[in-house]
Amino acid sequence: MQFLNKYIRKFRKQFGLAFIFLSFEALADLMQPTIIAKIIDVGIAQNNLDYVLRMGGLMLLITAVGAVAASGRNIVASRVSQRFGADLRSDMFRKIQGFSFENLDKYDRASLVTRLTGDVTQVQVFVNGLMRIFMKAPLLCIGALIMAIRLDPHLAIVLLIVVPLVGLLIVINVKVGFPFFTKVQLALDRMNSIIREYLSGVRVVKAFNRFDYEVGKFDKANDQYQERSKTALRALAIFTPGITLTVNFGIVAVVWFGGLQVKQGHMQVGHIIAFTNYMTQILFALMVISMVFNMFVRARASAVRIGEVFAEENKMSWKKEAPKQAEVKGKVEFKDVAFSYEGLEGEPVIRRITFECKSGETVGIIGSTGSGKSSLVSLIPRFYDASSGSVEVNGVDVRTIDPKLLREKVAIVPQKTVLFSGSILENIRWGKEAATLEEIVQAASMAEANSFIAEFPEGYETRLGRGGVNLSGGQKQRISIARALVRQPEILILDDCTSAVDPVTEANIKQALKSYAKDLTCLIIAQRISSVMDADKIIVLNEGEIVGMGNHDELMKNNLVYQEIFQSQVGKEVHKNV
Ligand SMILES: Nc1ncnc2c1ncn2[C@@H]1O[C@H](COP(=O)(O)OP(=O)(O)OP(=O)(O)O)[C@@H](O)[C@H]1O
Repeated sequence: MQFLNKYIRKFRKQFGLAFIFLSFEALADLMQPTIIAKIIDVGIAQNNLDYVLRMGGLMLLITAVGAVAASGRNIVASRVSQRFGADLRSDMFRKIQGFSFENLDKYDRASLVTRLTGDVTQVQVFVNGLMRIFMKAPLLCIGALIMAIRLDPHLAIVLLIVVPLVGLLIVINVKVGFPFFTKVQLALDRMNSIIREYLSGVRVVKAFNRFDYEVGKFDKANDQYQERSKTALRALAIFTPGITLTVNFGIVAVVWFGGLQVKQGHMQVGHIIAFTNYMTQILFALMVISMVFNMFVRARASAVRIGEVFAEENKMSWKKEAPKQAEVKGKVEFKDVAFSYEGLEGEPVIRRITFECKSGETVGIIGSTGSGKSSLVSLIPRFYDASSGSVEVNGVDVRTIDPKLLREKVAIVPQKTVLFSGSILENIRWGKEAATLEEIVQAASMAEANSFIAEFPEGYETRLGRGGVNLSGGQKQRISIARALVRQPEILILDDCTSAVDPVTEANIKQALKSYAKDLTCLIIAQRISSVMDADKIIVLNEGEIVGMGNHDELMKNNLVYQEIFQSQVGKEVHKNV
């Protein structure tokens, strides 16, 4: 939980101020019982109205000071806790943004959302409570103890038994509670993950009428969350009444012993009242402390989860010195590359990959599902690092280039189209913030998107719903291609992103790409052989290995896998047309 130190340091002055306010408040509270005792034992016992009035006035003054201090600490506490929460969320969001894909793969996305929202709120609530009341409790407890001992050291023996007992109950409470609340947060993660999955797949759920299944899944997660929360609260349920009971026994003992002493003339009634008042204050303080620990248990479970995110190391480093200036543009080279998602120990999903894409070349990559095509291209913008061998862009190992600079050269259109809520214009400009309208229209034209955008009544200003729900699959893919093109990259990777586009439009896009920049290197992953047939070079992947490389004619002559793919796709078409 070291990450918290930064915020504690940052807000230490405000914490200090809140502490000063709380100290005044506690002092005001502590003086009241003693003044009451004096009013009873001196003013009332001696029928001295003047004394009663003076002491009453003093009480009012002290109460007013306490009230002002309470307002002050409320203001400070609210400000600090809100800023604390906002800063923590913002830092965490930045940290997540800096995650490599390897880091991201470790976490369920819903869990990251819960950590960023629920967990941060939990810690924020604790900080707020800490400044409002929790810091006052120990002051009040220790102060009331001192005042009670000063008032009557003999009666204070009762406190020597009560306070350690309550302390023990609080410690057990924390020890028992922590594992329970960690489990509660995990159940909440699971529930959030189900909701998220349902919402992103709602069309499929409706199409397959799988409502009952989804409701069942949600109910199960919801029940588990409820059960775990209940178990946690049940496990802690005995502690608060246990503490109240212990302190109440103490008060009874005080009244009983005190009563005996009054009877024997060793003590005055006002003293007993003041003593029981102090005991009530101690009870209140101990109850708050136990509540603090209860909340601390939850906040700690949340802080640990937040800390895990902050502790996550992005192992992707690069040499800080400027890389040697590349003479070529748009060159990609794989040298005996193997890669596994599980690091060095894992089974490689691609191996012995060696090939070169010259500047301006179009290279097609084809192979069955799961043969490793997407994994292979994800190494070029360095989403992941190769387990062995090296990937070079423009003759420089990608591990020595600042990923930001590298990704300016390499644009990727992912297999799964991702669009953001906002206008079409904003979505394309997302690829290059400074892009002019002319550049955007040019990119959209090349991606064969301009014509359909122009048909919308609001054109480029048409608002897209989340994920671009109001567009067809092919339209979304074309906007996604335009977004990559507007970057004017040296290397363009199209990861099966024209699957929903008709062959004529696809051919137009490829034609436009050719005329766009003669040194633009294109890597095209495709399921349809027709998408890569005219590429300068085609790489045939099978079970993570290159089993063929060459142009269409060469591969048709000497590569069995390619021939089979051709037969299974084009052969059938030919057949059908006959
Ligand atoms: N993030 C990931 N973590 C772990 N394994 C993964 C991950 N992504 C892909 N894989 C695995 O790597 C292998 C290759 O997947 P990849 O997506 O590269 O294949 P592909 O040829 O692009 O498939 P498709 O044509 O279906 O998109 C598969 O066995 C897949 O299960």
